[in-house]
This record gives sequence, structure tokens and C-alpha cells, in this order.
Amino acid sequence: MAPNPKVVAAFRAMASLGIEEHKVKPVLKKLLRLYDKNWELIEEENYRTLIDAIFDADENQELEPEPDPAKKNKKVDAVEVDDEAPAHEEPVRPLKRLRLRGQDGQSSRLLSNGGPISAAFPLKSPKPEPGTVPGSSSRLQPQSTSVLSNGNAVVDKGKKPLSPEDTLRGRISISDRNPPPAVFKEPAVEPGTSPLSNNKTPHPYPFIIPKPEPVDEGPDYVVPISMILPEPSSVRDSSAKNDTAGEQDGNNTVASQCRNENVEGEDILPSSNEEAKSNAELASSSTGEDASVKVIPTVCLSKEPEANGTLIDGGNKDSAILSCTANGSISVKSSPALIAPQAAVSPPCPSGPDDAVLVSKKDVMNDFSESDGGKEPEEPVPQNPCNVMNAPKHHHTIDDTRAVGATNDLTKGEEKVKISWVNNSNNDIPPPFHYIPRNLVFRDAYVNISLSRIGSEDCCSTCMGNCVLSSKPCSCAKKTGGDFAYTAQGVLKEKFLEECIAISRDPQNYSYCKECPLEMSKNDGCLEPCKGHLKRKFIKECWSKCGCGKHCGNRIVQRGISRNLQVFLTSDGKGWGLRTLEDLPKGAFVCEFVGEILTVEELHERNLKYPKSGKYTYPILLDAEWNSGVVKDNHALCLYAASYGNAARFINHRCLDANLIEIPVEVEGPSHHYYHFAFFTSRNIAAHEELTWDYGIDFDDDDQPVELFRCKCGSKFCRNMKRSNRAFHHFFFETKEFFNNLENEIGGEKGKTFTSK
Ligand SMILES: C[S@@+](CC[C@H](N)C(=O)[O-])C[C@H]1O[C@@H](n2cnc3c(N)ncnc32)[C@H](O)[C@@H]1O
Repeated sequence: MAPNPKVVAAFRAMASLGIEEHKVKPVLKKLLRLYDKNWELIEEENYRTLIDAIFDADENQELEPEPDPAKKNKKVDAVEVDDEAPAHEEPVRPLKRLRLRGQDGQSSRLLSNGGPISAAFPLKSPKPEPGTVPGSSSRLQPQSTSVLSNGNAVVDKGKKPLSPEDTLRGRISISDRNPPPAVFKEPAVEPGTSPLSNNKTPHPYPFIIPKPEPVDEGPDYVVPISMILPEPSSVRDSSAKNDTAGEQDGNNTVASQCRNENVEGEDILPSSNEEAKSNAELASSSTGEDASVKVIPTVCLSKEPEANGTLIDGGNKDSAILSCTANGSISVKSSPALIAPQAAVSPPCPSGPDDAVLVSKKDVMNDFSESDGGKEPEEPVPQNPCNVMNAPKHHHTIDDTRAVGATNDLTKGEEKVKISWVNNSNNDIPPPFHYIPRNLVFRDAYVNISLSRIGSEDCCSTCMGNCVLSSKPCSCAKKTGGDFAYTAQGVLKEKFLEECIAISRDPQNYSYCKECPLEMSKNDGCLEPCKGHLKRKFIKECWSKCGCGKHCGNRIVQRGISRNLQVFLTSDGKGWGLRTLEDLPKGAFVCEFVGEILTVEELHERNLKYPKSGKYTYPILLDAEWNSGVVKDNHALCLYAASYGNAARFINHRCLDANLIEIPVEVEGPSHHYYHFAFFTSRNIAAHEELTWDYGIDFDDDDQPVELFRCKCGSKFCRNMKRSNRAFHHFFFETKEFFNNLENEIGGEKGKTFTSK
């Protein structure tokens, strides 16, 4: 029989790319079957799909063990995920994160079009049967995703929730789960590098290189208000004297400099009387109210200073006006440049509506303005500050270089330590964003932090000195079972840390709502079951109403970053990352995830209004106590670091065996409605190691809250890799019948080969 000319042409095309026939043949067979012999799909874009599939197969061959002959001829009907690596071979971490769904109900990649945040909780998966692993059964997964007993995720593209029976039987069609290769959005390739890290061949995925994103001209930019006043500047100033200049990294062009001696091993931190006076006390003393920090809801920034207020400094462009409105909110009106959040850090309005407080913008800007010769950031805040890989590149000018290089500290003095950045690969600079050392409250996310709300049972008012050194743990240790979570050396106790790690991996610790309130504001208005909320172990730190000093060893997270960290451009294509420049012991506090505190509704609105913001930044839902009844309303809070954030926004994802773990920490009060999301090391980390945490992403789920990236974490537990493996299995273990059919398609004569000319 004469060879099929289409097959010959395909072989020739592949040969011209240096791909050998024996590699093409099996893949082509699968594709023909998959596409129902629709050659058009295969020939499209110069056989891109075929190339794609060959590379996938290649990749998988490297990873896959020899197929089990027993399985080889196994009939694959609309089925299975059972031929993957058994769950017991790998630990499975349940996936659980705040997820958004695309506004239009399509792919989450379209969150860029404004994914409703409430749809952020597309909670469709029923509670797994006891004993099953909620692996990817996260409420964060927009599609219906269930998990089989082997821990594998099953995604239902339709609206109908999977029944537990369906889930357990794995009755999900492959074609649903693994449709023909879709366009995979990959970030632009770094100059001089191959898109495939270890392969010089063309990347199999058709790249969609994003256009430079236009800066959204929102009419108003709403600036969050700080919920805690900043530390007295004396702290920074004095510690700044401790700067240790010099290179921290042999090849670094920029070094991190500590302003403060490292506190490891100390149970007493430098403190002063001024410091001991808490922020809350400072706030209250200015108002005569009870000792409370009242978070005042709204701060509106108008681009038109003259519109609603008077610029009382006579037009100095470095000034902004904070006007108090009748409802106690603060309206910030500024010169055209954006005011950083600290503008909102102001004493409560002394004399009622329309009083204005002049704030020097110079005092409050913490972005690049200080260092760039007065150049002000574009307004509004860059919408895509998180990921330089996908974001338009910041090819900087000489001015930019000077600006960033001169500063040498991404925190702009907001932390006790400097955090430098370094790029040894190209000329890119870190994305601009507003560095904030503490969470900021946005509009409705009212966080009433009041000392009067802390009962005596929730604090240790009779303590003195350092609680951790006391023979009898104080009442603040109740939350952690009567024992402090921290050692006297200021790291997590091994037992506590191990428990936290185990909890995050145990499906039994997830609670599932049949009708999750977070579903209510979804576009379709459906109340749907959620993907699960992880009940976590909290740490309760001593605070202002406690009798101990600010140096008490049960005050770690509230002191902020003390480690020597650096933002760097990763060499493995993950964009910028965060690393440590010093050895870190297991259980060390690194930083907390800092951002704007938003209600989920606000996040929803934000995404509708500024669709590109947060495209690459995962919002963190504060739901650690979800099932305790504390958070069950539409005002559940989340942290959002797209525009305002700290160093944590640079921490990249690593599947399962990340070296950081997140732990909820209660500082300002007993409310679990709001808490701090703190990162601790889960093992010893050597200097210069990248810091990573598991975002909990389900890479099987295309409907993500942010741009789904192709994971390059390098972990042997990589979930993105597993996806490829599954595709491989589905691809190659097909029916004998099918092979026979294809034998005809490609010529049939055993041993006959086609050669390219
Ligand atoms: C929170 S940001 C982390 C900082 C980011 N790399 C940057 O350059 O700003 C999350 C984004 O980083 C990238 N990223 C994080 N972890 C990654 C991984 N394991 N593999 C590939 N990209 C990753 C993705 O683009 C993701 O959307």
C-alpha cells in the first residue's frame, strides 16, 4: 500500500526539525486517534500540535518508568486517573487557596478580564468520602475538582457537581480532563535563553507573548489605610546606624545590608521606652479614646486635587490632603501622583468632617520615587507588578538604573533590615510596587483592633519581662496547647512545626460547606459546596495589653523581618524570587505575607474595575477558622499584594516540599477574622537558597484565579509534572484495536519507514 502522503509530509516536516521518525510515529498515531483523523488540526501552524505532543512525550519518557505490561493493553474508556503513580508514593498536600474564576465564566486566565472574586470561590466539589484525600479538592479551584482515593484530582468542566460516587469511581472522561493541547500561555522568553530550560529545540508551545499592558486610568485610586501605625522612626534611624555595608553575594551587584543585628539566638531584642509604647497606645493617646487602634474604613484618593478639597500647602506637588468625612472615613486628595498607603496613616480626625491634615508626600512615598530623582510612579499603581515574566519588561533607562541601583533597598527603609535585589542575567529591574511592612485595611474590610476587646483571658496582663523564659507559660500560650510555639531562641518548636506541616497535609483537617457563603456573590449567584477550608493551628503572640515587654520571646512576627533576604532574578525562568543571604534554622520566622486587607467582595469589585491587577498575585483568604463560625459571611477577609505588598510577594511556588510553611498568627487580638499570615522555615535553609512555599495550585485546573503558569519548581513532587505524566499515560496506553487501525493509516507494512529527503 502506498504510504499516506499526509503521513509522509508530517514525517518530512519533523525531519526538517531534526525529529526522528521513530519519535514521530507513535505520537502521530495518538494524535490521529485523538483528533479523529482530522489532519487539519495536526497540520495547523506547521504541525505545532504534533511538535508539542512529541516534546511532551519526550519529556515524559525521561520521567516515566517502563510501562507495566499488564496495563499496556488495558482498555481506556472514559475513565481513569488510576494509572498514575500511587498516592502512597508521594505525600499529597491538599490544595487550598483563594481562587478566582474568570469573569466571563471561562478560563481563569481571563481573570485579567476581571474575575469576580466571589467567583473566586467556585466551590463545586463535594466533600470527599472519609479517607479520601482532598488533594486538589480545594475551594479555590474554580472548576469542579474532586479527588480520587489515590489523591488524584478529577476536574469536571461542567457546572454540575460531581457526585461522590462519580468521584470515587473516577468516572471522568479523559477528554474532559485532557482536551487536545490548548494554547499554553507561556511568558516571554528571556533574552538569550531557550524556553525549554535544558533544551535548545524550539519550544513546543505556541507562545502568546502578552502585549504591553496599558496603564488603566481609573478615575479614583483607592488607597488603603494602615491598620497599625508604623514604628517610631527612631527605631529605624537607630538601627540604620548598624548598617553593614558590603557585598553579601559574591557575584551580586547589589548587596543586602542589615540595619539591625540579627536576633537569632537572642531572646531580647533591642527595645526602647518609645518602642514599648505600642502603636495602639500612640493612636489612642492622640484621641483620648480607650486604648484602641480604630481602623477607619475608607481612604479615597482622587486624582484631581482641586475637585473636592483644598490643597492647603499652596500647591506643593509633594503634598496630599487627608479629609475626614462625616462617616469617619478619610479621603485623600493628592497631586496627580499616587500617594502611597502611608498617606493614610494619620491620627483620627481631630475635629470632624472636612478638616484637613496636610501630609508631606515625601514622607509617605515608599516606591521608587525617592530614588529616581523625584520621578513619580505612573498612576494608578502598575497593574501587574508581581510577575516580570509575563508582565511587560521593565527595560530600564539609565535613569531607572540609577534610581533602583542607588536605593539598594526594596523596602525603602520600611523594614528593620534592607532587602536588596540583584539581577545577574539581564537588565531587568524588579517590578515597581508599593512596599508596605504591615497589612493595610482597604475600605470595608473593617478590622476593629481594640485593646478593650482583649479580655484578660486573652492576654497576660500580669506578666513581666520575657514570657517564654517563664517557668509557667502565660495565658497567651493557651492557643498553642499551654506551651509557647517559640523557643527561647525565637524559632518554632520542632513539635509545633511538625504538627503544622502534618495538619496541612491531612485531609481530615479540611471542612467543607455545603453552601459556602463565599459563593453567594458569584456571577451565577449559585450557592455551591466549597472545596474545603483548612483548619490551622494558630500562634498567639503577646501584645500591647500583655504585661511583658516588647522584647518578650512570644513576640516574633510582630517585629517584622529580621533576616537578611534578597530579591533576585531566578535562573530557571520563574521571574524574580526571594532568597536568604544567611543560613536559617528550621522554624525561623522569615516574613509575613503583607498586602491590602480586602473583603472578598472588595476583591471582586477590584478585579472588575482593574482587571489586570493581581493577574499574577494570589490573594490569600483568611479562613483558618472558617468552620468555627467566625468568618462565615461575605466579609471574609483576604490579603492582596498586587499593588501594595512586602518581600513575600516575590516568594515563588514549590510543589509540596517548599522550604517555607505558612502559619496563622494572632497578634492584635483574639479575632480570627483577621490574623497574620506568617512564613516560617520548614527545614534548615542554607544561605543563598531560594525561599519557596506551596501556593496550593492545582495545575490540572485551567480555571485559575491568576495566570496559570507552567511550574518550574523542580520538585520531585511537582504537580505540574504529574499532569504531563497523566497525559503521557493516556496517550500511550490505548487499545490494541486502535493501533491496528492506525497501522493502515500510516501504511501498514511492518518495518516500513519513511525517510525524509
Ligand atoms: C507571587 S509571584 C512570585 C514572584 C514572581 N516570580 C515575580 O517575578 O514577581 C507568582 C508568579 O511567579 C511565577 N512563579 C512562581 N512560582 C513559579 C514556579 N514554580 N514556576 C514557574 N513560575 C513561577 C508565576 O508567574 C506566578 O504567577
